[in-house]
Amino acid sequence: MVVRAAVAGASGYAGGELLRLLLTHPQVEIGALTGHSNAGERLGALQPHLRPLADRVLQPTTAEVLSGHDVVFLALPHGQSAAVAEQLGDEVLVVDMGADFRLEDPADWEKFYGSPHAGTWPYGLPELPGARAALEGSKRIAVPGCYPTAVSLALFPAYAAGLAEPEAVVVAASGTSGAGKAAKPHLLGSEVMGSMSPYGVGGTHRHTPEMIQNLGAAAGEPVSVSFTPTLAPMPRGILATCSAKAKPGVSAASLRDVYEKAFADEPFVDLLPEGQWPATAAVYGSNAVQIQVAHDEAAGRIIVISAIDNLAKGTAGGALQSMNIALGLPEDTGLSTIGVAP
Ligand SMILES: NC(=O)C1=CN([C@@H]2O[C@H](COP(=O)(O)OP(=O)(O)OC[C@H]3O[C@@H](n4cnc5c(N)ncnc54)[C@H](OP(=O)(O)O)[C@@H]3O)[C@@H](O)[C@H]2O)C=CC1
Ligand SMILES: CC(=O)N[C@@H](CCC(=O)OP(=O)(O)O)C(=O)O
Repeated sequence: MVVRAAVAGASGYAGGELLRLLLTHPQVEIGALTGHSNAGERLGALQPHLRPLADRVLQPTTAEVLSGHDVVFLALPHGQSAAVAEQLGDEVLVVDMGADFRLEDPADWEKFYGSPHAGTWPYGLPELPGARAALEGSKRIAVPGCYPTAVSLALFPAYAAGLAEPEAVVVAASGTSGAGKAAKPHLLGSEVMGSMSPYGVGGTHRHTPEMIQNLGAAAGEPVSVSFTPTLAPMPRGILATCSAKAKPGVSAASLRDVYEKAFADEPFVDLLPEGQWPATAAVYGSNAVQIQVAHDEAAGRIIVISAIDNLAKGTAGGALQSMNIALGLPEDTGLSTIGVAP
């Protein structure tokens, strides 16, 4: 089986990481690569680490250029995917790495993104209950946001098992690539190096409704999430520290048992041995997710910490994993759990 794949947004961070993975996928043949301001540019000038594609030239992001492929990945800014997707027809698999089709409630979309809601597609976080079945054979996939990936994987088992009160508190640190390639003043090297800083505080971050959606579905009741993102002086990685009040009767042993069962058959999620803690360096460039749980008995809280690479499992790896499922390929094809260290 040969899968001809086009990548829109090939000049960006998410598109670049996706191409790095696609180059090792045995079934994938890389077709059209598109950009926006960089259309006409050699990919080698923009993504110098993608040596086999160095002489490919970026085309403009149009439906005409993207048609004729089996899969089209859209790694475009929020709000740009819908217009392209609707021109691609129903037969092609469209994998949107942006936010446009993640949320179910149009009011959430309008509040956090400030534009009309485009719709809702099957959600590309296969580890969530019922997600694989929705992805199998699907022609549309909404890849989750990077923070919701880390946080949903950390907390859904506790909520699905009824161990946690429905008020989660999350503080997560992200590497700077999460913000994309476009220059932003708060991402200047002199601002980021040697410092950590919060942003999107007080329930304002657009990933909050996505986390609420996922955890509420797992719990079967509304779950509130107080989410505080922080920027860390590293290019990649997310470390999410998640907690919720434990329901009566929860113990360290019952908590661990639930997490062991939840992830026993997951190819990419590692519940670490007791005493070992997740670290972003361990998942650098890898599709693996590290998770550890603790019961803070004195505070009566469940603590779950997760680490992912925001560009790998948090975007491009998650997109490829979901593509494999949709096409009926082995889920781990083209995806490595081997990191780069130190
Ligand atoms: N970075 C991350 O960790 C994550 C990113 N994502 C999502 O992936 C998508 C891409 O993000 P990322 O790669 O980080 O962003 P970048 O800013 O690095 O890349 C954006 C890409 O989109 C293209 N582009 C910009 N404006 C337009 C436009 N108006 N129409 C069509 N194409 C356009 C750019 O082309 P050009 O350079 O030629 O102008 C570039 O290829 C976003 O929706 C983001 O939210 C999701 C999860 C995590
Ligand atoms: C560090 C940083 O700025 N991170 C980004 C998260 C990007 C991401 O996951 O994605 P989507 O834009 O696809 O939702 C942010 O907080 O906005």
